[in-house]
Amino acid sequence: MDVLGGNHRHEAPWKRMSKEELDNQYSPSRWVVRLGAEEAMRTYSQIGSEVTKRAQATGRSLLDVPYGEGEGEKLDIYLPEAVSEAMPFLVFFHGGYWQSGSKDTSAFMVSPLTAQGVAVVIVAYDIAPKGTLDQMVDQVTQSIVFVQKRYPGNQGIYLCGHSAGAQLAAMMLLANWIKHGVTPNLKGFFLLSGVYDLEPIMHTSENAPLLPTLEDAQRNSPLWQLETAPTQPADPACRILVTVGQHDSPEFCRQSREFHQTLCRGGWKASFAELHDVDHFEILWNLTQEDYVLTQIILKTIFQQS
Ligand SMILES: N[C@@H](CC(=O)c1ccccc1NC=O)C(=O)O
Repeated sequence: MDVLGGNHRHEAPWKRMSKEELDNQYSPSRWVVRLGAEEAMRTYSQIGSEVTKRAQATGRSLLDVPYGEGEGEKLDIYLPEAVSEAMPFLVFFHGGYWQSGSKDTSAFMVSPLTAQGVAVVIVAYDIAPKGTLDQMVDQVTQSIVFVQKRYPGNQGIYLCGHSAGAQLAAMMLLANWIKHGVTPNLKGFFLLSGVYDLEPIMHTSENAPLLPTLEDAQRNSPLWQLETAPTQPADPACRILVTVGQHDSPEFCRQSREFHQTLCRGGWKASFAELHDVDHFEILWNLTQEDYVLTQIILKTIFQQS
């Protein structure tokens, strides 16, 4: 046990893994059960662009709204049929290992959520090599400040992130909002198949430009940050749901479990769910369906609190 009450760091299972094994554990496409790895990645962007086109075809969207000065600092807002001052907002951050993915292929949950009166915001950020992780975290912070300022009467802002996007969303637990002049009305976090400790990623082939030093990895690891410098929830009612797919790799499952435990130890209202029979990508694809268990949990969480 260390002074912080955690002992996993001394026996982190990834430290005993070969480079091949680490590469394997941190390549989600290799753990897809119903498709081959390449086919899974093709299907991923195909489904993403189709649902996004469909979401935009309803005409109830504001596209490429700038939230900052930079070219890449744009977001899309999808509005429900009944627009009111007091809508809840779900803000989504896509994954792609901080080096792929786009807001233009990520409108997965728009249809079932807008149908129930939730406005959905899909955020673009500068992926590597253009952006560094620090810049991405800063852009995500800015995008949330923008939503709060544009919709000050919102019924709550819920953050949702997938994979690398879940790390970006989780970093918002540590954000210093005072510095930004506005405290967003954050009411919940939905973290899907995320990575919360980036140190093992440093040792994979995916890493090359992302995390040059251990300090970069630690500064951008919500797990490490919350263990070394715990923060308090601004709103004690703020809910955090940490989810992972049953078919995600053992390392992805471990990261989610440990992050959930760290949150609970820190006094956050966190829950954990391993979603039955889905992989790293299906967990997100299924959010296109209103009757999917995770869609229902998200809607219930939002409407229990507003
Ligand atoms: N090269 C990775 C791709 C990947 O990790 C990924 C792809 C799309 C969306 C999320 C992903 N993972 C985390 O951000 C793989 O082989 O699975």
